[in-house]
Parts: sequence; structure tokens; C-alpha cells
Amino acid sequence: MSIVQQLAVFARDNSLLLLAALPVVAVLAKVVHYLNDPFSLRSYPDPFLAKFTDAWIFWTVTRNCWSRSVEDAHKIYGPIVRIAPNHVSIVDPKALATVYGHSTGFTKSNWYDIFSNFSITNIFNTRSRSERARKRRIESHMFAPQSIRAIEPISHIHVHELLRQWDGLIAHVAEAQNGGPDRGHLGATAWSVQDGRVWIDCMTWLNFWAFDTIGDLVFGLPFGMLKSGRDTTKVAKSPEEGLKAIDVISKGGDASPIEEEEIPCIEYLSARAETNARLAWLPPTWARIVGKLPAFSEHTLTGRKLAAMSIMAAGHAPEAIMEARDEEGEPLSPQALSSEAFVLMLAGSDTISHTTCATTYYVARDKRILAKLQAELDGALASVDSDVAPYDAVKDLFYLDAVIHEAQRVHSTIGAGLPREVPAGGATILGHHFKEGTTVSVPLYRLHRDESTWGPDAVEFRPERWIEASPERKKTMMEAFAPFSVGPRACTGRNLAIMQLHIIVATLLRRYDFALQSDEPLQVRDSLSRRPLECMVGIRRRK
Ligand code: HEM
Repeated sequence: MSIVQQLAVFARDNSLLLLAALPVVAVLAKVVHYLNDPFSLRSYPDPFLAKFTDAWIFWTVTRNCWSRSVEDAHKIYGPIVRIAPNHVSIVDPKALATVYGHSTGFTKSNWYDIFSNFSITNIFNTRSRSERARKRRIESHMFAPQSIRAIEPISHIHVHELLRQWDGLIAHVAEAQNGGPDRGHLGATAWSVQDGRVWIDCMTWLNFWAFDTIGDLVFGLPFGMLKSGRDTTKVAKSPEEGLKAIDVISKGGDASPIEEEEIPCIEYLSARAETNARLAWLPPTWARIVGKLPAFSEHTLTGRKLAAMSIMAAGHAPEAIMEARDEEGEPLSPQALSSEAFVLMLAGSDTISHTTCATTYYVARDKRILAKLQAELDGALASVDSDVAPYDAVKDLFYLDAVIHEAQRVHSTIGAGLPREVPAGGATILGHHFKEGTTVSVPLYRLHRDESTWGPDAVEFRPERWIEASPERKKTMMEAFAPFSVGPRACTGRNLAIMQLHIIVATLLRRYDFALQSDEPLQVRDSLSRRPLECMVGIRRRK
């Protein structure tokens, strides 16, 4: 009998024993990898499990406390912490320039690979410099200051619609006083009347507003969520049919009508983004296997439905995207167009609604801050004949700016450490040398709350800190403030985001008086984006 045959017989006769040995072998492999220390990271302090496996960070993200857990680890272990066998988290503003800056050669790590629909790369997850530069040129033009200003009137349409709905809800207060109902629903959203105010979940409404706006601004395709009060979007029932239609449209033809269905796209996008942020920490084969387990069945479904949504959006893509060319000078394929549409839809909606919700929460929690902001807005908008604040009238207001900065700092909508790979030849960060291929990140939530930069009141929401600071102090603060990240992979939509935030915060906080139901901290799902779960506010008209 040959040795192979002998092994086969042994395996057959001892299958149970071998099965039992598998976990032991897996653990031993991790311990050997740790002792071998291929990236020379053993000297860095770490949570125990993180020495051996990505399971610590996977579990942290699964429990929806990514930023908070990494912050806790830094509080215990100091500014440089190993959070996975090959991943070091560094809290120091000086590390930002090296890890994310221009010309340092760091690339996005393979954690981003999972963030693609249609299995092709997009502007968010590509690691190719030339592909990213090409796509960025197109989108930089779309989001340049002059392009943004040109679309401001479209942005106003959706703020007007939000005001119309909220004014309608406030009318229930008077009706309830005259014997009308004191609770009910508008679309899928609940309202109730109490203490002379109508109480609503502003997170839900801000989501509707942000999705309608980005759909309209970028694709000329408002979803109509504000009008219906529902998270609902029409998509192609069959993604394949949708792709064929885009192919026809992009070649100048007229596509025949395709069958459509309605999906809750906000719910699906959030669920998909959260699951991706978890699975991305697993090796690719494991991610594929785990993603197919019954517990993740929603993941496959949402992937298909969201693909259909991005296909619909791509069918309406603006000329700038439609005219884009690939490396061979060919027009982008329907899949590539849809993949870009997906990124813009996701990156440009949630982030804005989460930041606006957090700003509203922090301002409503403190009557002094609310009154001070309203006084500034009343002065600046006294002669403006429009319900919606024009950007020109509010873009340079000191206190409004300070409020938005402070909300971005304290809430940190993107609070995670965005993982980057050390380039060929290795890199030295704060005097520590890291080998090529090591993953490093600077956790934004922790950076935004580090007492060594922000002082003993770092966790407090105090907009005044931005106004009182001396020029030197302000410089130090700005160096540690990176809500849109920094360097070549920083947020492409930053100008649009800043304009949107000024307009919506100024308009809502001037028109309405806000109260919170309780002093409880804002509950968030803390994944790649820190998503407020619910924010119940009592509103009434000020004037
Ligand atoms: C308050 C709102 C926003 C915040 C806090 C924000 C934050 C960020 C951050 C931190 C990144 C870097 C992500 C990474 O490296 O993994 C990013 C990237 C990006 N953002 Fe935003 N963003 C906001 C709004 C927008 C808007 C309105 C758009 C466009 C419609 C947009 C489009 C993008 C794109 C395309 C990228 C990928 C850029 C690249 O990798 O080269 N974002 N954003």
C-alpha cells in the first residue's frame, strides 16, 4: 500500500478524531503566527484576542461598538494599540498626514474589497491609483464649489418639502386642542401631541430628506420619500433587465419599459453597509462562506435589491458620469456606472442625515446653545424672503460654523479608523517602523475626543471652543479634526456636504423650537458610520 493510500485509510478510520483535532490545529496555527511575528508587532499592547486573530475587531463591529471599543482599548493601552494580528491603531494627529496624506504611498487595505456591487471596483474601494485618479477627476468636477452652487436651488426644493410636512404635523397641536386626535401616522412615521408640541422621530424624516436630495442632485431621481413619509423606492424587479436597459440608453437608444417593484432602500442600505463592515474583517473565503449562512440571508437579498436600485440611478446618471471612459477609452459598462451610482447614493445620504440628526440632538439638549444659535440666525436672515436659508446668507456665520464643527467632532459620523496598508519599503510613523503590508489606522472618534488635544472637557458639546481658540490653538484643533478624512482619499462630496449641512441646520433651527424627550445619550449603531437609531424631538413653530 502506498503512503497516500495508507493516509486515506487512516483518515477514514479516524475521521472523528481528525474532526476534533481541527480547532486545535487552527488555534496552534494562530499561536505559531503570533510567535513568528511576521510584521514585528508583538511588542505593541493589545486586547488579548487581538494578538492572535481578527475575531476581536470582527466581534467589536458585530456588537455595533467599533469606535467606542477602539477608544476603550486606547484608554487602557495607550496611543498605539494592536487591534488585530496585522493591524495597529494609532491615536495622534501627526499620524494622519503619514497614513492618509498625499505622496506617502499608503493604499486602502483589502478591508475595502467587499464594498463593491457587481464584483467590480468603484471610487470608494479601488486600490489602483490610476483608476481612482480618473474617477476622482470626474467626481471632483461634479462636486466642485461652482457646480455645487449651481444645484443649490434643487437642494432647496427638498428642504421646502420637509418644512411642508413638519408644518402639517405641527397643525395637529391646534387640532388636538379642539378635540382632534393627539396621535397618528403620516405615511409610515408616527406623531403625537404633548405639551403644545408635536413629537416625531427626526432621524427618520432627515433620512427621507437626505435620500430625496441626493437622488435628485446627483441623478435627477428624487425618491419621493418626503411626500409619502415612507422609506420606499422603485427599482427594476430584475437587475439583469435593468442592466440591459442601461446598455441601450448609454448607446443612445430607447429602452423598453421594465417591470418595477418597491423596496425600503434606506433600511437595506444600512443593513448592507453594517454587514459588509463586519464581513470585511474575515479572510475573503470565510467572508463568502459566512455571508451565505442563514443568519446572513438578508445580506444576499439586500445585495440584489440594492444592485437594482443603483442600476435605476445609473440609468439617470448625469452627463459627467455617462461620458466617463475606462482605461481603454471606452464608456463605462452598465455595471461600472451602477457601482459608482451605488457609492454616491450611500456616501452622500446617510452621512448627511446622521450628522444633521446629531447636530439637532446636541443643540436641542442645551437651551442656551439653541437660543444663541437662533439669535445669530434671526439676525442673519432677517431680510431674507425665503423659508429656506440661502447658503450665501449662512455660510460664514461664526456660531453656526462652530455648532456644525462641534457636532462633527463629538458625534464623528465616520468614527472608525479607516484601514490603510503600509507601502513597499515600510514606513516610520511617530518614530515607529512598520513593515510593508502592515495595516494601520487612525481612529477618528478617539482622535476627536482625545483630551491631549481638546482639553479636559473633550467629551462635552461646547461650540464656543471653536470661537474662543487663539489662532495657534485653532491650528492644533484643525490638525486633529478630520470628519471628511484627509489626503487623496478624503471625501469627494465634502463641498456638497458642507453646503447641505449649513442650509438644513440653519433652516430647521431657525424655524422651529426643539425639545428632547429625555436627557439620555443619543443611541447609535456604531459601525463604519455612526447611525443614530432614533431621535424623538418635540417641535413647534417659533414664528
Ligand atoms: C457629513 C457628510 C459626510 C461625511 C462625514 C463624509 C465622510 C467621508 C469620509 C471620512 C470619507 C473617507 C472614507 C474612507 O477613506 O474610507 C469619505 C469618502 C467619500 N465620500 Fe464622503 N462624507 C460625507 C458626505 C459625502 C457626500 C455628500 C458625498 C457625495 C455625494 C460623498 C462622497 C464620498 C466619496 C465618493 C468618497 C470616496 C472617496 C475616495 O475614496 O477617493 N460624501 N467621506
